[in-house]
Amino acid sequence: MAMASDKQYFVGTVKAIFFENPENLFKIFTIKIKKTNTDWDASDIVVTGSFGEISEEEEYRFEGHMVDHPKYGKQFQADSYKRSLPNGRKELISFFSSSEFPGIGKKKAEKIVDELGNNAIEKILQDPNALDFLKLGEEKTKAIVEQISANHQTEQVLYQLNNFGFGTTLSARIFQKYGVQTLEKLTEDPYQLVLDVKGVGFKRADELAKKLGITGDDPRRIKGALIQMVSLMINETGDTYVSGTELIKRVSSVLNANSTPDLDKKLLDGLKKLVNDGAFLVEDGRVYDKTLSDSEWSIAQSLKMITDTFKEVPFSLKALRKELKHIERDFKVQYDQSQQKAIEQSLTHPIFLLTGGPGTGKTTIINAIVSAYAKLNDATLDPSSEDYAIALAAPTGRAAKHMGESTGLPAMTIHRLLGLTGTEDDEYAEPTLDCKLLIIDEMSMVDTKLFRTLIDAVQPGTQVVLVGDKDQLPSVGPGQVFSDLINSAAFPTTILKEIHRQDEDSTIIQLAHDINEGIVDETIFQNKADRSFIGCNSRNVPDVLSQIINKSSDKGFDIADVQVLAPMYRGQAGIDNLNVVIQNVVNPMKPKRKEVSIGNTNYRINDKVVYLVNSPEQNVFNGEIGKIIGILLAKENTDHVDKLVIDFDGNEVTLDRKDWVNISLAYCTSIHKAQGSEFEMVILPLVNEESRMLRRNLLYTAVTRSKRLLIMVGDRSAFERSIKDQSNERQTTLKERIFTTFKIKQKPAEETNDEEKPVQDYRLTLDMIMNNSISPMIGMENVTPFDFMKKRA
Ligand SMILES: Nc1ncnc2c1ncn2[C@@H]1O[C@H](COP(=O)(O)OP(=O)(O)OP(=O)(O)O)[C@@H](O)[C@H]1O
Repeated sequence: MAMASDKQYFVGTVKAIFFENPENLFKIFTIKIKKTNTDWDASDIVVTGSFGEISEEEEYRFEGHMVDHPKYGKQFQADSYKRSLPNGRKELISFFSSSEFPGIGKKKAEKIVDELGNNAIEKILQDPNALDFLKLGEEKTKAIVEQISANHQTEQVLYQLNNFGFGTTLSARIFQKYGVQTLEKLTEDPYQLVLDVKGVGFKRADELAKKLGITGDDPRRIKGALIQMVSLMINETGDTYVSGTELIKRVSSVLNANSTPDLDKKLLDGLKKLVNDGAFLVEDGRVYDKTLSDSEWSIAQSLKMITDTFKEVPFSLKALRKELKHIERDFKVQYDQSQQKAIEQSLTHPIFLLTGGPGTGKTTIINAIVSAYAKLNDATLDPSSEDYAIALAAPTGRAAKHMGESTGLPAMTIHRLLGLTGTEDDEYAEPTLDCKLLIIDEMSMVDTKLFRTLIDAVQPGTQVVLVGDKDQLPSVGPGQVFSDLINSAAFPTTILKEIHRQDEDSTIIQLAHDINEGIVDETIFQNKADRSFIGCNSRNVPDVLSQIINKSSDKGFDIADVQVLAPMYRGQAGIDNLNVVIQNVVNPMKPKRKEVSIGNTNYRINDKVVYLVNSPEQNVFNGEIGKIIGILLAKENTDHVDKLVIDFDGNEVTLDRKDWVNISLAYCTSIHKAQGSEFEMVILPLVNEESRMLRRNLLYTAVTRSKRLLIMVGDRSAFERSIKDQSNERQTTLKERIFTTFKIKQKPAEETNDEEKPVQDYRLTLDMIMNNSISPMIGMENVTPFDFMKKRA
């Protein structure tokens, strides 16, 4: 494995490792230089990169390039490294007689070098019997050989990964997954990476495969492309399965192996293999990632279990109605008929669904349910009591906070309730919930996998109340759980329609309801006390926005209360550009101001930022908005790393530079991200260039984020188009799983909207699959839906 000679290198002894990130093996340390082909003339240099084991006082050779870090000055960024093997007689003797090899003294060490020469280490690595002549006994010899190879395997693997073209971060991730077996695994099947290692897509694996001589219609290549394409298509659409025909069409084009005879047959064989391996499930021409299919089944089963184990309530309807009267008196409210029905049903059924637009009283009902539940079941409302058995949760921190404030009881994110970490480990988590009443708010945001984990955790005898607005955007992750549950008609459901929010001047809520009804008329664009429309094209959006924001600050609006919401990241009117534009208006760079940069983004004190992942340990979650309150430069702190201090609604979080990828500017955020949050003033630019994204539920979700003022900006037709376009239904089979599990006879096709859906796709695939004698229920033989209960693949 000769190293390319044109690369810059340093050979030297590691002196001090002053930073290590166990997550990705990133390290920073200084070395005492022995040799280099650079013009660096000091005796030491700082080296950075991802490394396996690095030991102080050991000698290594690092290859990479010099970088000029704005804060730390010149450093060497290593993209490969190799422990220098001791190669002189003297060094080898001292190596073998070191404390690493107990039982070998100087004499034996000399003997090894005499016998095996200066390549002693390589020889031992190649031939585990090379030390037999020492007659140390089998066990001792084995221990020495293992020690030598363990010392060198990590470096070798990482070095080889680097030769394969993986950068340091990916190499580290791959090594973490496969360990010392990495090279074996990769040569066996490079496409397994697509399934096993986040960040490796088909293209990447394909490059590696090519180097290993795996090309064309190799079954491993076909498998990799199928896995990648299913995941890509699911992410694109939010569906829980993909159409087999479409999948095969797209995979054929990715493989670019048109000359292959019988490519379709080979693709179907690949599909069959993935089904047999338990990664996919094929049913009626639909192809599922098995975990999603299992999730749908498991949800249906858990709901059935909750329903079946529910015992009669310990109170009469009469007592319930009497209690409601008390609550009406206490809360000074008179529930309308639907609200009353909602409260009654929720208290007397195992599972209850409540949906309604803004201001229809969802929060009001949650309060009533909690209060009546406690009274009628003689349950405590004291969270510190051992008997307290009410769990309130929502998918976002903000929504949970709102729930907590309105009920006066503890409410938390679903992740926190379940003890999830927001990482890949969640997929294997099987928590249990020992509450008696579970209420979830903002249910429309809960995706299939999260809902599976949640509902699987519920114990027999628990009452479950799911509250949300079914007309909002569905979850970011696959599925449309809340709509599917409602549409299954398997559970008592109340749809709240009456708007109760009494605000003389408010027309926003009415507008939201009109949008939801599909009403397209002039009133949308009329200027009212609490909303207005400013027509302009995408080029003018940044300028118009700057003016609005300047005006809003003149009128006393704090930028924290003003939220710009947009559908897309790209383009003049896209999120990325608008963030920079607004930042320069409200928080411009001035001489002597502190500023730090990462990628194309600059951060300054007072900048509004959004958190992009879930970090339960820091109590900050995806979508939470905060403000930068401090910038600590590396030279100013003892850790020698740049830090940002961010205030997320009273929770101060310090983020090291390496974590800045988890935030972005938040003057403008996506409408998806804003789900579950409300803002005093919303500015909503929509332009025709975004037509691919414009749907009624997107506009509806955006408009309903605004509490006091709404300013719509952009192309009139973009708004009109949004209201008209309802083509947002996701393809899922949760409803069907519920029908099967609950033994509900499915409605005839004409009653559903099937004619609008591209059914033809599945039929075609079904034919292909049948012709190729793959059973449509392949992988499902001898499996009943009950097998999906709790058990995870
Ligand atoms: N039956 C009622 N009579 C009078 N006022 C009501 C009634 N129901 C709800 N309200 C009031 O209407 C307003 C909106 O109710 P609530 O906040 O419960 O609605 P919501 O559906 O949770 O709205 P959002 O989703 O926008 O928060 C509140 O001020 C509430 O007190």
